[in-house]
Amino acid sequence: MGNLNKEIRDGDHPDITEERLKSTFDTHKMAAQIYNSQRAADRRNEITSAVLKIPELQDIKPLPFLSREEKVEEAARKIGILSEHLYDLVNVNDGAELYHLNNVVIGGEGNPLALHGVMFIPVLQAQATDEQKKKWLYRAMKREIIGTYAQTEMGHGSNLRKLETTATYDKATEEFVLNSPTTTSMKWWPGNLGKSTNYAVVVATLIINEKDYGPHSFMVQLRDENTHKPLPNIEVGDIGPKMAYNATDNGFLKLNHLRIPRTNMLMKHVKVEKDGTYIKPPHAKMSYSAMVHVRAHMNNTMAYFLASSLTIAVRYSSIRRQGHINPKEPEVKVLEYQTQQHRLFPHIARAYAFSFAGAETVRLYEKVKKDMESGETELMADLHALTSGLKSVVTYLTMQGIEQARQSCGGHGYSMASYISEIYGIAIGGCTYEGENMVMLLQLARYLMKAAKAVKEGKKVEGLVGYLSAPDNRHSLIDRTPEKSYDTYLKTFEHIARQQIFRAFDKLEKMLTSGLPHSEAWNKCSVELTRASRLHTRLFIAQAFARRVHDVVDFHIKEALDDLLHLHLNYELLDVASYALEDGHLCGEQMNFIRSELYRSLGKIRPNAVSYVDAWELSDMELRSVLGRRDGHVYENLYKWAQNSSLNRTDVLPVFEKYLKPLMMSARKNSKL
Ligand SMILES: CCCCCCCCCC/C=C\CCCCCCCC(=O)SCCNC(=O)CCNC(=O)[C@H](O)C(C)(C)COP(=O)(O)OP(=O)(O)OC[C@H]1O[C@@H](n2cnc3c(N)ncnc32)[C@H](O)[C@@H]1OP(=O)(O)O
Ligand SMILES: Cc1cc2nc3c(=O)[nH]c(=O)nc-3n(C[C@H](O)[C@H](O)[C@H](O)COP(=O)(O)OP(=O)(O)OC[C@H]3O[C@@H](n4cnc5c(N)ncnc54)[C@H](O)[C@@H]3O)c2cc1C
Repeated sequence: MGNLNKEIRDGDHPDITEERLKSTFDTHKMAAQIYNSQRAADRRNEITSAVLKIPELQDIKPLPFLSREEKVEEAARKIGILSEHLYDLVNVNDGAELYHLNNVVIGGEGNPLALHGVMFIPVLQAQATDEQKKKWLYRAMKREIIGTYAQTEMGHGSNLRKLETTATYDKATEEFVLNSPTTTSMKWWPGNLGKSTNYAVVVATLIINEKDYGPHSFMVQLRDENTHKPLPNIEVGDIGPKMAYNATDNGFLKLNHLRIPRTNMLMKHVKVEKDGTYIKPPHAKMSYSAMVHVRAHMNNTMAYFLASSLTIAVRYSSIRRQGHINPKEPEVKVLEYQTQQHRLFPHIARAYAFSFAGAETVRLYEKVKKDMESGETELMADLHALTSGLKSVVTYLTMQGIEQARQSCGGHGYSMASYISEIYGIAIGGCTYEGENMVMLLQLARYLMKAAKAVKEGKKVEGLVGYLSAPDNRHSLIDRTPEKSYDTYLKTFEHIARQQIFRAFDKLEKMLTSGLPHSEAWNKCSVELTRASRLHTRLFIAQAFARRVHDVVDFHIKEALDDLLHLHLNYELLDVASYALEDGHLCGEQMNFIRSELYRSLGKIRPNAVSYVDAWELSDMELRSVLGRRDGHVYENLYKWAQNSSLNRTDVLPVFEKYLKPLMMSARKNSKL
């Protein structure tokens, strides 16, 4: 039997090898849990190995040293080479493999086909008729055309019903006239819209005979397919640099009374007949499918961003020695400090939890997608509620975790050599895109309030909100039952979520009864409502984690996951404990128990810490971090990395003669006077 940790190599830093030798589980078997099958975990490594053999696919230099234009060019260069090798060398089979290939070769900063794959193709798959698919989808899949999803405007992103871009039907010519009447109506933000794409699915307010039918999707050709020049009546460009994600040309688009054929409206579910008759879709929100697609996959991408930062931080913490615990002994690895463990390990557990919750969400998404193809829409509301809550909670907690990872690396964490700040910048975009987090929490709250109302009316609710109808214990049984069971924790999470949901419901009802209009009452309750949504979602995440651990067969993997779950439940419960203390569901004695279990968990996790992050099997190429190097040789490589700085090209910069010398000369002259 070889080493359980599969990252051990000769010549690695002894401090990191020492960590890996302690592993109690096979990291590649753990990868199968993270990526949902052994085959998927194997394929990731096969793809990485194939890429490493292609010299042109390597970064020309560390990405932080590239200008914005160089970043855009570098991503496009690699996309070109990748397209050639996609099937012969790497033979990519599905979206997950493609996403991995992208992460290894190009990284998270984006590429010209990012939105093409993430939204343009999915929206055509879901909303185009067979004829429209023949015309655009198959060309898009072969990359003959490149598209994006252009919905958000300068003035409106969240409130889709107020999009100002209009698509007015002209019965006489059987065309839609697309128009951006104001500055604020310009499309603003769509990824790759600025410079890369030549087509877009544009979301515009449909007007027929002066009646507003709300947002609908239209295929618009933006640029000439050969010259790439913008077509007449179209103004398009890049919106400028962003916090991160700067290899992507997020863009603007102004449409000046642009005429497109009637058949350019995506009409699989909804129709406008030649005479202007409007035929409703089976469900009013079917046209929101591309957003739901991304939201459903975001748990996994966020888990990936979080795991990337933690891999960097935990590996670095195992070679960074500073200070003493026992003054008679050498300086310790900073990973020995309980504060460092408390800062990092709960986020490792969250990364696993998000991945497991993500797998369940994608399964539900795939089912709903299939149902929708045949016009079946029953589960759409459940999926919308679940993805709205998860999207918000997971992106927010990911943001917290990545920032903790950065701080845990001390000064070097602040350097782009850690690459954590770029990962942070990319990940936190997720708090905003695909629905601003508060807005999405309030969407889930609508669903929760309906469920609460049903329960109050004596009806039984089931599924994701089934616990609202289930019997509740007045007092938590944590520490009050002889057997060690996660059920007592999950029941406590249920209690907390249930209490908060009914608290928000009662507040809302009271205001409505006092005569306040619904929208005003809703606004006055909205903080309580978002709290309810967060607690409901955190319950789901904990349940999904427990379900996965329950299903694992391999003893050592189950044991290691069980340790992470134990940490997760105690940490998360402490985080929300005030809700349970308020009504006496938990008492001080139980709080002490939970705290001591948390500290015990940190000690239990410690020997496996490096293995838990290694199990994500993130190669050096995709991490792009000096601090996170697999071999632990950080210091000499930090020095090498700094040599890339253009400031080091000469010993004396021109600014010396120009500004600094005169400044010092004049100061010296003045001090002589
Ligand atoms: C392997 C595949 C890999 C895939 C990877 C993807 C991950 C990528 C990460 C990689 C990293 C970086 C890449 C960056 C990529 C960035 C992409 C970003 C793209 C975008 O941002 S596109 C623009 C997104 N915009 C939004 O999300 C706007 C948010 N607003 C809305 O969605 C809506 O306005 C709304 C808030 C939902 C409200 O809509 P509306 O006013 O129409 O509705 P009401 O509030 O009145 O509600 C009415 C009723 O409808 C229900 N409902 C709403 N939406 C849905 C839905 N989608 N499905 C079902 N039901 C829905 C709602 O619940 C109400 O029901 P009720 O009346 O309460 O019963
Ligand atoms: C990196 C990135 C990539 C993007 N890519 C795309 C893309 O490819 N295509 C595309 O179409 N768009 C894209 N977007 C745009 C994105 O989808 C929107 O910015 C997002 O949906 C938020 O909308 P907004 O900007 O209008 O925010 P706003 O709604 O203006 O939010 C401002 C504040 O108002 C609050 N608020 C707004 N409405 C309510 C409400 N009803 N109740 C309570 N509070 C409210 C919000 O919570 C927030 O605090 C992208 C954005 C980013 C950052």
